[in-house]
Amino acid sequence: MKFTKMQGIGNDYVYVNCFEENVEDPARVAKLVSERHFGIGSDGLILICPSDVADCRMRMFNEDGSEGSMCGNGIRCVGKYAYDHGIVDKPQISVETLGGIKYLDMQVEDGKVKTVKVDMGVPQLTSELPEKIQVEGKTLEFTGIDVGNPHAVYYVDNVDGLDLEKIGPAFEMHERFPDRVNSEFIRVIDRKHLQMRVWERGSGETWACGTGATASAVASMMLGLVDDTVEVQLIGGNLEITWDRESGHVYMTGPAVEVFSGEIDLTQYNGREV
Ligand SMILES: N[C@H](CCC[C@H](N)C(=O)O)C(=O)O
Repeated sequence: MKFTKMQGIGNDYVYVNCFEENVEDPARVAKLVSERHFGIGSDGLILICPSDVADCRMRMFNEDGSEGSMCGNGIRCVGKYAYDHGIVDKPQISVETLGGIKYLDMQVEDGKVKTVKVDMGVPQLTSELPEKIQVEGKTLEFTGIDVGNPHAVYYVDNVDGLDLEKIGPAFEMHERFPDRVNSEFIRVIDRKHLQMRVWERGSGETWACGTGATASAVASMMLGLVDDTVEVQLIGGNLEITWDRESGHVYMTGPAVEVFSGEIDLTQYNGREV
């Protein structure tokens, strides 16, 4: 299987051009290729497929093989791949996802896409503002935001000090979220800057989460903590989020990078049994 490794501020996926390749069992392939010591190493698998309703279609699979309905860092890389590899011939494109059709505006330099602005649509509040929740005996508050996939946003004083490997699963699997949830832990630096770490549904801690940064920015705007344009600072880099209150649409702008391409013979895969 031919693949291209790409990353959006350190949220890295294995991308397959399904205009040319066919992936039989993407859930299993996602688990195989994500292995950082037995496979390629990634936060999951993203398929770039033909679409009847958009310029292309993105299917996204987390490290555990579960299919996500939207991926912010992933969709920027999908747009970059589609333009740089000639699947599309214009910098404004549409991408079909399980979370709806998204519209991308790409900035091209020397014939390659560098930065992508994504219309993430109209965010939905899915909880009280905020809502109390018991997690492992502690009473916390979260704000639930859906941007094509589900997020729970928590505010903490010391983001760096969180032991996410230890506490992450309790947040992800909480009974309040029947489909599991992506959990963001936010420190408000000032009205224009947020610091964020994330425990993703199906992938654990990632170095960045585009939908998570979008959800966190919108929650912070709804709570009156920040202005309507903020920079979200993640481990892998920064994203700019702008909420246009008039149209209701929220926009995410950030980089997309192609790292390398390769080929893997999955029939000979002899890594750890997954
Ligand atoms: N784990 C997420 C999908 C990936 C989201 C994240 N990588 C992003 O950049 O938005 C979910 O299951 O909803």
